[in-house]
Amino acid sequence: MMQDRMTFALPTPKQMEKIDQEAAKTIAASQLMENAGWCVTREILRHYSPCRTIILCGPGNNGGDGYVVARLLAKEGWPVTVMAFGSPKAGSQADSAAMQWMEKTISPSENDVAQAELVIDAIFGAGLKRDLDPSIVAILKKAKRLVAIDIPSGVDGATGAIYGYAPHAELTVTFFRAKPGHYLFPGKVHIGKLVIKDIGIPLRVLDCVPISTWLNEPGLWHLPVSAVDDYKYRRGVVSIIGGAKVTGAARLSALSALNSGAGLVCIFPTRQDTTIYSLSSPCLMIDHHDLETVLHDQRRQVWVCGPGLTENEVKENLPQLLASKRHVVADAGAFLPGQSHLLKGVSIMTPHIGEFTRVFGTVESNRIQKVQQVAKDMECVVVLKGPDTIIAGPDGRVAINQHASSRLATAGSGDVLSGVIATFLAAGMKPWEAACAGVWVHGQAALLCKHDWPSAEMIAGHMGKARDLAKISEK
Ligand SMILES: NC(=O)C1=CN([C@@H]2O[C@H](COP(=O)(O)OP(=O)(O)OC[C@H]3O[C@@H](n4cnc5c(N)ncnc54)[C@H](O)[C@@H]3O)[C@@H](O)[C@H]2O)[C@@H](O)CC1
Ligand SMILES: Nc1ncnc2c1ncn2[C@@H]1O[C@H](COP(=O)(O)OP(=O)(O)O)[C@@H](O)[C@H]1O
Ligand SMILES: [K+]
Repeated sequence: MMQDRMTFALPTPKQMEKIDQEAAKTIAASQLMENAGWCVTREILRHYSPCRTIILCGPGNNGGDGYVVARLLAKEGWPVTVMAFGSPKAGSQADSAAMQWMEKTISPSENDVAQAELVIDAIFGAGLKRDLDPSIVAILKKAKRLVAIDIPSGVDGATGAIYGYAPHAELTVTFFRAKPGHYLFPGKVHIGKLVIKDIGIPLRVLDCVPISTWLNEPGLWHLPVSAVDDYKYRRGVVSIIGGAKVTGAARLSALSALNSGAGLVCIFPTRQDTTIYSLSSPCLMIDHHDLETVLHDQRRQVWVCGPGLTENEVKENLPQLLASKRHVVADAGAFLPGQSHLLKGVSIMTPHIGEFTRVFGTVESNRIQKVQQVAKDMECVVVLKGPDTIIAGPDGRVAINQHASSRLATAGSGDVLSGVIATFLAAGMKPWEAACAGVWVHGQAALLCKHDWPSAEMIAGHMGKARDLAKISEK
């Protein structure tokens, strides 16, 4: 059975609020809170042995969940204390959860938190809107081991930004779907192990919000299938501009394209002496004509331009590719300081944060919004690379990739990425889907390497197997 793409939806906290309201039309809000508290309790029982536990309960529904957990853990015989940060609004869901906590509550105290063996953070969840009070920060800093309900207090669920301070949780239990902030830096490092629990919210309520952000997983996109009557031009042709001085980058990109299933890979060298490219792989075709002549070949639709190129090489070739309406994957050398106009017309660009900033200016705390805006303005797909790669389309769609590894932090792995993305584009995938699939397969190839310190060449070597696994995982 195909995965329902709604499995990968990442609603923002604002959308989650709407989802909660819609859900409350068919299932009582009190029941949802009870279920949320029960799920958190089960996870605590699974991960920890009974110990002195303090539950920090805020005034909103996050605090409400905390009161439910307190009641259920105490029922299991745990020594539980509730520390209340303000009172829930009279008549609210959290208020009735608090009223069911029959024991006394204590007021905020750093000392009491320092004495606790386990701290449950139910101060703020998705509703946090401003910096935490210094007194709350001082208390959170005293926690030795912490479990967060929904999200650690202080992490913005929409962006992963930190409101002044956030504790480092060992475990975070969230409900229904993860939110973008669970996966985006810097928030991500505060989350610890993330557990997503079904609390009975009906799936169909997802239709009430326009989801635009997704977790990048197979099923969000579908790789082309091989056919018995395949031929190389249907599999797709990838062409790469090969620099005169830095030649490794284009070769890595080419190797990646060959291994990830391109039907034909050609290098267009910018210099006369083509020996280095001719000797690099027997599978590689090398152009010996000028670019204008090469571009007469209509089968050469997809080009990688940037890896290993100097400013002049980019300026001599990129405009010609775009004028011939070729699909260009722009990377590395194509990101010239302040020269975004050069990139107008590319299909996909793959900058890391340094390259992105160089061309499009500084990025504030809301990276998703900035990348979305650039994708819209430039009318292309933007892949902002990093440990939480963001892939934004001009239509506003965003995928956040988690399927990767720090093994990718090696010179040349970006070149490898451009090759696999170009391959999928050449095989007929749409740009956003090709970019998402390329990023996932690239991450998978790194995960397949036999040791923790692979070179970019080794990562490129695992591209075929990684693609097979992506295909299997789509089902
Ligand atoms: N169906 C539902 O509604 C469910 C909601 N659940 C919980 O509800 C939470 C969201 O609830 P809320 O929207 O009440 O949000 P919170 O519990 O995060 O609380 C927000 C409240 O705190 C105030 N506040 C925000 N930032 C503050 C700051 N820095 N200093 C002081 N006060 C601040 C807000 O004005 C608001 O009153 C989720 O995180 C989740 O834990 C769960 O109970 C599951 C079901
Ligand atoms: N710590 C990390 N975790 C996951 N992926 C990473 C990490 N560091 C780098 N990467 C990935 O490795 C690639 C590096 O690309 P890039 O910075 O362009 O390198 P180069 O220019 O040397 O080829 C990107 O795809 C990036 O997302
Ligand atoms: K919390």
